[in-house]
Amino acid sequence: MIRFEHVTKRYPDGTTAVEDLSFEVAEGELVTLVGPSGCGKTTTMKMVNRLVEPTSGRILLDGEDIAAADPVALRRRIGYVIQQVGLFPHKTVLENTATVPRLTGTPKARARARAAELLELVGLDPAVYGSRYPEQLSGGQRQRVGVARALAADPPVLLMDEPFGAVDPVVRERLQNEFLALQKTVRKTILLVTHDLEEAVRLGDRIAVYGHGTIEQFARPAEVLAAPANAYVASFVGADRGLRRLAVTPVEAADLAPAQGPAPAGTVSLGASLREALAALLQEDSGRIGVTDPETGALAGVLTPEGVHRALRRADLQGAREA
Ligand SMILES: Nc1ncnc2c1ncn2[C@@H]1O[C@H](COP(=O)(O)OP(=O)(O)OP(=O)(O)O)[C@@H](O)[C@H]1O
Repeated sequence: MIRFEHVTKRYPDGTTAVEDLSFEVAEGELVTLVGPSGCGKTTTMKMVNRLVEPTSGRILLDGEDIAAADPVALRRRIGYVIQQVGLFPHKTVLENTATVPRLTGTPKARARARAAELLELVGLDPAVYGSRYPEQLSGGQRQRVGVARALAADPPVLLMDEPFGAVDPVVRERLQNEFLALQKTVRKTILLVTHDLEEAVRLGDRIAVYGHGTIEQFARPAEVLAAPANAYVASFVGADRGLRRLAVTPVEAADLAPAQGPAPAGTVSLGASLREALAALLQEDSGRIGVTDPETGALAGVLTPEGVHRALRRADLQGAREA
């Protein structure tokens, strides 16, 4: 759906923001871009909607080179959510949310009904918040309106730059969980920039870990955590508290694949933490460990990095339900 082919961006002052970037985001996939400040995440994102033009290489959207597309038409297909949100101060929450559909000719009543639905989806009761102005909202509520507004335009592709950046950790986690539950139903193709590994792991189907202007690893979160591609990625993930989540997420039967062939040497029992399970996985060249029933000692199935990813997702969804 979105494909980067050998994309390099050098700004006029000679700064190389990204160098020879190649990766693909599948349709309906959420890819998080994570890395330290100044590593080229925002530049990557802005090249997709042509706010920044690459120096070389090309970017394809649904197989078409975006360099040949009309930027205005292109941006209509691509929602853009930024941290500062950019709501119109003199418009109500409902009017803000309905802005793009109104601009593209949707009748007022229909645009407003859809806007109300979306506000509901992001957890803002339209009867309470719809008639408020942005200044009458908290930072987190404004960010939700930003997300609802981007979804109201119903673009197949969403670019999100630190969309949950301006809120405290507790609200942030709730917003992330709501957003994940929402993405399960809307299945947009999403590039999401964050500097927070924990957020990247929670939200991403896959993560691109940036070094300086290059992607050091592009893989599923559990793979990045279980098998960092190099010392840089290892130190990046090692330094983050996101790993702590692994310690509080247990391995459950639903995370396992059926045991086939010879039993793996390494085992943990059901209910062990993902941290324990990952430690065991790292010792296993086969990329799978056995998981036993703690009551009977019988093999319940095998766990792979894929299963760890499923377990993290399950924990995310449980969190969303409990919030
Ligand atoms: N218009 C510009 N002109 C020159 N250099 C720029 C310009 N925009 C960005 N850069 C530089 O390009 C590099 C990548 O910037 P970019 O904003 O893409 O990083 P980022 O990973 O999004 O950073 P942050 O997490 O701090 O937002 C940085 O060194 C930055 O200073």
